[in-house]
Amino acid sequence: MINVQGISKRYGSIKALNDLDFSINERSCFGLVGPNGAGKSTFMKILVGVIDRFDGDIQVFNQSVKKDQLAVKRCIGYVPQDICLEETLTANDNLTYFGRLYGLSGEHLRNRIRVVLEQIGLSERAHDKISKFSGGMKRRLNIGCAILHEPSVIVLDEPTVGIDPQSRHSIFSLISELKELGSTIIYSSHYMEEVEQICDSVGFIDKGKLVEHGTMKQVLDKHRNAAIFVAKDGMVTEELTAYGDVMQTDAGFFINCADPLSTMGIMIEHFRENGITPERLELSQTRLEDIFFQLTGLRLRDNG
Ligand SMILES: Nc1ncnc2c1ncn2[C@@H]1O[C@H](COP(=O)(O)OP(=O)(O)OP(=O)(O)O)[C@@H](O)[C@H]1O
Repeated sequence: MINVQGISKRYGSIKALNDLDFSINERSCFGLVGPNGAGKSTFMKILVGVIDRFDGDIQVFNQSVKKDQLAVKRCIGYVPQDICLEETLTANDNLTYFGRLYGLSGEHLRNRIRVVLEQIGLSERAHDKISKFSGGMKRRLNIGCAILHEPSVIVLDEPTVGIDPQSRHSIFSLISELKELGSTIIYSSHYMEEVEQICDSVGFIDKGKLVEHGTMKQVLDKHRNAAIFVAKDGMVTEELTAYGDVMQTDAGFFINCADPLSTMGIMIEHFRENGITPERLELSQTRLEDIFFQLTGLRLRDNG
């Protein structure tokens, strides 16, 4: 269990984190989501020991990030947001370098490199200089460097920003595999659908505050309600307010109401009588992204 206890952090006058309190279960995948500047990286840097001046504490399997820094660092693998690799070296040499930093050597290090290259799908490219690698391949290698020492906690800060779909898929498979093998994963992202897909629990962070957290099911069940979605060229909000609370988006209108199914029947009747043919009319379930919007008034994509 990872217990976050009253974490606050200031950078001068900026309050980057404001009294965070939550816990993360062992062997789960926790998604930390929030817009740019919400405080995700600051939280992760405190957890992995990169930032050591802050208020509060985090217990990682009963060890304090403040008092047992070295022990905590040993059980964590950190994949920073910015790729941290030596461009002039091969994939194999980069892994050797990071493995040695983690205290691995000899046959054990060589074995670990072999396994990790397999896990990140780069065995065939082990002896190529990484200056020839795509952004996605570098991201995968960046993750590889962080898991060489078989950490029980893996912290990934926005690992899928700006990469190709193949590398994204490969990173998802790797995360599933690491979780199956017993790791606890902490994953920050702007991409809600990713978090919904791979995480068991989630925390929403906005302006340094945790605005919601829980298992994925708890958060979805607590906030989920069916809405009606309708799209038609030229339609305006006023035409729909009789049916419920209307929210306009680029794609169309969401209507929240007590009984969406019956309301949709009434709308269909009205459209038929008046010769209106919408391009889309459907029942829509609230997604994680909508819940974040309800709680903060922010769309993550607009900020990303
Ligand atoms: N070294 C620093 N010095 C001063 N302010 C900082 C520093 N690092 C972060 N901040 C500020 O702290 C706040 C939280 O930043 P942080 O990088 O943790 O957010 P984030 O959610 O990770 O955002 P992003 O997705 O852009 O990385 C922001 O207002 C940021 O400008």
